[in-house]
Amino acid sequence: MGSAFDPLVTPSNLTQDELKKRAAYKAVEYVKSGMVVGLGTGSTAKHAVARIAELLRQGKLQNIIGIPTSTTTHEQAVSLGIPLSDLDSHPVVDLSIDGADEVDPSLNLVKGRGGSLLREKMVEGASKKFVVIVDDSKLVPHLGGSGLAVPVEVVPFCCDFTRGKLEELFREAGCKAKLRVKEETVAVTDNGNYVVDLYLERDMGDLEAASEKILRLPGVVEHGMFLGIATTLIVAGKSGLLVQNRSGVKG
Ligand SMILES: O=C[C@H](O)[C@H](O)[C@H](O)COP(=O)(O)O
Repeated sequence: MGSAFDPLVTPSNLTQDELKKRAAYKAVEYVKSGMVVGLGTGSTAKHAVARIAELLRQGKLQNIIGIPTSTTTHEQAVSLGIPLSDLDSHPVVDLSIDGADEVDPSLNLVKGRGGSLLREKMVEGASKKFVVIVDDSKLVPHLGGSGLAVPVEVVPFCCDFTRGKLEELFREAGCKAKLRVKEETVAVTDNGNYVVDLYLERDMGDLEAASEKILRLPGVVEHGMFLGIATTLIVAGKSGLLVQNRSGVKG
């Protein structure tokens, strides 16, 4: 499949949004006619959704079924004419493409700073292949060590109690847990839940152990650490595109 980019434009003069678009377009090269495709959410994934729609319009892709990971992506895909379904009707997804907030060297991710972590984890966890697309600002040595939030989706019932329990869990890592607020009111996810953001002074150590501790708390629905789910990473940087498969995963 040919590239849609001007070969005279080098990555060094691209904006961050153009880098995201490059990563997204590269990921869409993995989409083949007849596939069930998980459609991610956010400023990077929206370029992949638009590209899939463009290829469908051009007849270069056919019989794609998209599984959106948020109401926002659902609306974008409907407006662009991508046929849609859900996990109830299509429990196995061939390929998902989505952005991430942080990516560590083992392709573990933090996601959900836009609030879509639960549906993303359901769809991407059901995918045979999950291609993560980022610009190089998202690469970190350890998840949760960047001073930015690790999101946790919680039920609204006594959310301050759950917030306090989450903060206690990671007290040794200097955790501050904050209920997410948007435009001066509590942020509500597509599932009618709230988000508690964990801000850590130090990384939380063993990620699997941290994940288990969070998920054991009653009141927690899901967290934004995606451990061992991504199969392929595409990074766009000023020096070009890098494609990396998770160790043990074939391209
Ligand atoms: O909830 C939001 C999603 O997890 C996004 O995929 C993530 O926040 C990355 O978004 P963006 O591509 O806009 O940086």
